[in-house]
Amino acid sequence: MDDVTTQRTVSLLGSTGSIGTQACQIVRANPERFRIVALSAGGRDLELVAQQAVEFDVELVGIAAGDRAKLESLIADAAQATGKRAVSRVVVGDDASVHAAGVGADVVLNGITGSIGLRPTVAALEAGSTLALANKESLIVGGPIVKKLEKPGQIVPVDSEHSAIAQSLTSGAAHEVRKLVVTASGGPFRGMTREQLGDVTPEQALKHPNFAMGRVITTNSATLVNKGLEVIEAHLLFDIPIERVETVVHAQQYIHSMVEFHDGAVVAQLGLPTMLVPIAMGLDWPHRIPDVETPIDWTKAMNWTFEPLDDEAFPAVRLAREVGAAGATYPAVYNAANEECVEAFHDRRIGFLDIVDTVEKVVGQHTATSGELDVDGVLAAETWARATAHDAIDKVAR
Ligand SMILES: NC(=O)C1=CN([C@@H]2O[C@H](COP(=O)(O)OP(=O)(O)OC[C@H]3O[C@@H](n4cnc5c(N)ncnc54)[C@H](OP(=O)(O)O)[C@@H]3O)[C@@H](O)[C@H]2O)C=CC1
Ligand SMILES: CC(=O)[C@@H](O)[C@H](O)COP(=O)(O)O
Ligand SMILES: [Mn+2]
Repeated sequence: MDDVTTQRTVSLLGSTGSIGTQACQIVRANPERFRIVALSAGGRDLELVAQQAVEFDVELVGIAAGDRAKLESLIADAAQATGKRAVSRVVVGDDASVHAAGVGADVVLNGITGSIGLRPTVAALEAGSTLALANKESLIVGGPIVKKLEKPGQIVPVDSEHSAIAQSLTSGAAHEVRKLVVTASGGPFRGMTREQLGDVTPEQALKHPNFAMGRVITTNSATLVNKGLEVIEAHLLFDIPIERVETVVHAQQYIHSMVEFHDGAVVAQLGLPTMLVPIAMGLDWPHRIPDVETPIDWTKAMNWTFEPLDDEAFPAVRLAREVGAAGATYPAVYNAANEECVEAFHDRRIGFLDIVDTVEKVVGQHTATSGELDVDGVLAAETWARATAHDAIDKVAR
């Protein structure tokens, strides 16, 4: 086990997003524990990237797209304004996050959104870094590739449910685990019928009951695709058959997830519904950092509710179980088709129900090729899924 006082170097991917900025908050509050040596983002907010790069005095900063000269000038301005050094290496292009992931930091926190995070995940594992994984999509789409590369304990889950399961699993041995129970908020449309879901808007879908997150995961929470992805994620992360990953709707999200052991005991991790503890544990596993989050106030009356998923109104989890059990390129097709449908929904080209209906159509048309899966194979399946989803979207588009 590491010495708690050893400072860990961190490469932070997706630094400007919900996960990325909260990770910065934790690093800022714990400079003796962490030093960010590299960071990357998509490039939509160059001011923030420059400010982060100078504040944390990183050695490498990368953006997927954007104006290099503008970023360099913003970095120079931020350095001058704060009296700090300007970052030494700026990388612009598709491979920027792969470079950031591959610097050999102690921990790579992958907070990129979408399956575009696959190559950085692979680069982090190949570099021998601990991978603090928020970007669930990379594990789901690259399942066998990521599992083959992973050394024991190399991936630490950041997704709140999986962090809760990882924490709960320390209470027993692997052979004593009967099932994993992943909790779900039910999203903003919990309790609605399929008929009522026909007219819901993107604005309504972005009102998550408990968490402020990026647009894709928030939409996925509304369709329950997020829960579908999380069932596959749990199956892959914890090497447990998918049918032993159960779900329950717990709207308040104080219980982040649970493990049922073979003696009948259920061990859970509880806390306020925020990401600070899972991110901090991802960065410093297995240590707990003091005062990361306010604990639950047990002096106040609370009602916590539990209900089964409504598979008829929200078929995303049932479909995810099918693709997760099929493996190969099926999870990548599910995810890529969903990413396209989420965009089409926010562009108001398709309705809310069309998202999962279209994903199901695309999955139904897919035939996986045999043989060992590699990254190019995943990317080819994704390209096919995105094109097939576009055709299906065009057919139902308003
Ligand atoms: N937010 C949360 O509470 C939780 C998130 N997660 C998972 O964490 C991941 C991130 O989610 P979240 O933070 O909410 O998403 P956000 O949309 O808030 O942030 C995404 C980040 O990824 C960056 N990014 C996008 N494309 C690229 C690219 N090609 N290369 C490098 N960086 C890129 C974005 O930069 P830019 O804006 O410039 O494009 C941004 O910094 C997702 O996989 C999500 O499912 C899991 C559990 C909870
Ligand atoms: C915070 C987190 O991990 C998200 O995945 C969040 O839990 C979304 O929850 P639902 O998908 O259950 O709404
Ligand atoms: Mn989650």
